[in-house]
Amino acid sequence: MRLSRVSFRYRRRDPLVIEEADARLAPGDVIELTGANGAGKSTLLRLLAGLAKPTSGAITERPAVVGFAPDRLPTGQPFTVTAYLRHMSRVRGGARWEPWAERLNMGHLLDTALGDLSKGSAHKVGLAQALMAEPGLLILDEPFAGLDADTRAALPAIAAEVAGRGGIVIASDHQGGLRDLPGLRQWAMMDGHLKEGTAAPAAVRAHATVEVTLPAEEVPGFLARMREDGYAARRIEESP
Ligand SMILES: Nc1ncnc2c1ncn2[C@@H]1O[C@H](COP(=O)(O)OP(=O)(O)OP(=O)(O)O)[C@@H](O)[C@H]1O
Repeated sequence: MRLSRVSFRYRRRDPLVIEEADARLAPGDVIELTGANGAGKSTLLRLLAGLAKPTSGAITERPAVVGFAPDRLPTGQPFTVTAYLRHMSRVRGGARWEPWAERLNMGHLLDTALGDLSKGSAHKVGLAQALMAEPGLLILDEPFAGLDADTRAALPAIAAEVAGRGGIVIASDHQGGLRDLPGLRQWAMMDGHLKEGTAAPAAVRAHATVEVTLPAEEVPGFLARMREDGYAARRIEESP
C-alpha cells in the first residue's frame, strides 16, 4: 500500500491538516502512530481506511478487506452489542464475530446497549467488529484507551497475528502499548507532516482538579467509570 503526496483539508480554505504525506506499507507491517492532540492522527487513519478521500495525492494498493476500530463507536444507535455485531457480520458477508466476543471476554456486554458501554468496553466492541472479517489492513484509533488489563495485554498478540498472516496493522497510540513488538515501525504526525522513524514527544499537559457532588451510592460506579477512562479519581468527603 502506498501514500503518494497525500494532503487533506476538511473544508475549502481551511488549513491543510495533512500535508504531502508519503509512505509505503508492506504486508506484515505494524505501525504505531503518535502525535499531539489535534495533530491529525484520526484524520490520517480515516484516509488510510478509505473513509475520507485525500484533497490531493493518492492512496493506492489498499488491501481489499479493511478493519477499522474508531476511537468512538456510533453510540447514538439503539442497538445492543449483539445486534450491532450481527449487523456488522451481515455487512461483512457472514463473518464470525462470536470467537472474538469470547477472546475479548465480552460475554457480559452482549445485551448492553451501545450507548451504555464504558469507553473501554466500547473499544472491545469496535475491535471485534474490526477483526471479524480477517482484515488485510487493520486500523485502530487509540485502541488502548480505557481498556481493561487483560485485553490490553492481549492486543499486541492480536496485532502480531494479523501481521503474521500478511496484514498491515496501524494503531494510533500514545501509551506505547505495542512497543514490545519486534519490528514495530513508528510514524509521527507533526505540524501536518508524517514523519517515519520517530515517536512524537509526549505532550506536556496542564492538569485541573474538579469537584463533583453526587449521591453517595453512585460514588463507587462513578469512580470506576472515571478510572476506566484513565482519570485519577478519588473520594474526598461525605456529607450527612
Ligand atoms: N470533521 C471535522 N471538520 C473540521 N475539522 C476537523 C474535523 N475533524 C477534525 N478536524 C480538525 O482536524 C485537525 C486534526 O484532527 P484529528 O482528530 O485528526 O487529530 P488527532 O491527532 O486524532 O487528535 P486527538 O489525539 O485529539 O484525537 C484538528 O485541528 C481538528 O480540529
